[in-house]
Amino acid sequence: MNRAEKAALQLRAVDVLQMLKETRTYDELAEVTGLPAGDLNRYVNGHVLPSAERAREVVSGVGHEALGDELEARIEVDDEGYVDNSAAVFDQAFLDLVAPVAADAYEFERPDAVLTAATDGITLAAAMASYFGARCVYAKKSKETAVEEFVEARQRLQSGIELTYYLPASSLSAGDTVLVVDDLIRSGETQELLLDIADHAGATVGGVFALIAVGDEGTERAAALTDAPVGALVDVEP
Ligand SMILES: Nc1ncnc2[nH]cnc12
Repeated sequence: MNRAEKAALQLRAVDVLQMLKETRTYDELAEVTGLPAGDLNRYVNGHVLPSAERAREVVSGVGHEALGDELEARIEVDDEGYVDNSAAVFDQAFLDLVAPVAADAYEFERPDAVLTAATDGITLAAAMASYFGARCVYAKKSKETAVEEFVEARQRLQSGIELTYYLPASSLSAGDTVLVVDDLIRSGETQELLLDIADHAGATVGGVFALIAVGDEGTERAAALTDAPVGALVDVEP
């Protein structure tokens, strides 16, 4: 880890601690993290940075579980199992915290591009792309005007409707590593489309990530299509 990476890790840990502190006292934060309340006060207020070792523990240990809890508190599931995740996907600051924690938890390879489908996955993709210093690219259900060449993938959905997604061909190059993300994974149909697009572009898949997995059909389907890690921050019963 070079100095810049160390500083980035320390600042990420401070972000996670500040998020946790919003709903906790310092004593409660000490209990969650196992760190002394006085030290936590100095980290949260930005007077002192945690050591790299402490920062790593916060980001990978506490961060993962706490962000999962925070996400669960932000989503509403209706009687038919449909999820309203607006409070998560509309909050870029929250997603900025998710990115390093997800990257760490699933050991995703650093991608050249983060690929999603318009529209709900875009804010998460932007956060992941920013964290990795990668491009954020998204496929759409319509062809963007003035773009000449597209990579496309078509699929017949369970409903019988055929859906085609288009990605400007210039946005992915052969040999790129791509992280496929979306806000939610349920049937895995969208992920299959995105994996197809990556394949048509000659890109290598470095991982598949969603904020929320509704049941395990989608993650199992994605895992059958790639050797790369597949993960979701929280699981919701279908
Ligand atoms: N919001 C949502 N909740 C549950 N399943 C879905 N499949 C697609 N969108 C969904």
